[in-house]
Amino acid sequence: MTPNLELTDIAFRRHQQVILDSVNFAVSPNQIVALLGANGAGKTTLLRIIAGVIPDFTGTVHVSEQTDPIAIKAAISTNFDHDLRHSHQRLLKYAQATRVLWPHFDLAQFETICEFFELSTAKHLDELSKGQRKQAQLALCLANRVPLYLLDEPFDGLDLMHQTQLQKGLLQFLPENASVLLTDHHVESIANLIDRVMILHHHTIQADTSADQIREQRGQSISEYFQSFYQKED
Ligand SMILES: Nc1ncnc2c1ncn2[C@@H]1O[C@H](COP(=O)(O)OP(=O)(O)OP(=O)(O)O)[C@@H](O)[C@H]1O
Repeated sequence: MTPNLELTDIAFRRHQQVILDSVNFAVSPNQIVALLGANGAGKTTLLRIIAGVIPDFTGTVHVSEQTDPIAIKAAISTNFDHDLRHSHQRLLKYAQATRVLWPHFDLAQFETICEFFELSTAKHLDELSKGQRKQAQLALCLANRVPLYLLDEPFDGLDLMHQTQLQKGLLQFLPENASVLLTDHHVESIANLIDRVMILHHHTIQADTSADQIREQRGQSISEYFQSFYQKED
């Protein structure tokens, strides 16, 4: 099956410092992949390279066979495109404006997702709580009907109830055949959501395995696997 995302030999330096080197992987349709790693490993940088926010890398990014940066941008939806903190606009107005920018944005779908999250679209953006902001970001992201979703710490700072609600929403509203690449530090809380785990360490992907393999063949939880990876190095 043709991958929704394919990275070949991605390398990136910032101020002469190597941040990423020889990053190679592909993500198939319908896969939810966790990109794990310690603070500062380069996870956000990699998501931003894929999203086209950081242009000065080497290597190639293909999204659903697209190589042209404009076509790639239109085929990706990210939660970090929506910094909602500094506007007094109502959420619905913001979504209406978003529809103009993103060709695959479905406003009716956005309203359905907000209803699922019990989030009022009449709320002003600068009055959203942290949890509501996370809901709004995910609703905006999922209303954009594309093959690839990049989610940087989408559940960070949420209570358990809201984490579960957001994860259910993600599974329910993800378009058919779409893929997700997400980062999260609370490994156990995403364990039931993900199909595959990749660990970014020493600038590259050091481990890449399916969640079932970790559980069934190694008999470990995702969090034990992640921790054991670092203990091996001590
Ligand atoms: N704007 C910036 N200017 C200079 N260096 C930066 C900048 N943003 C990130 N870095 C550096 O790039 C490296 C990778 O950072 P990145 O944010 O991608 O890591 P991360 O894995 O997402 O970390 P975290 O889990 O803490 O969010 C780090 O060494 C960081 O200090």
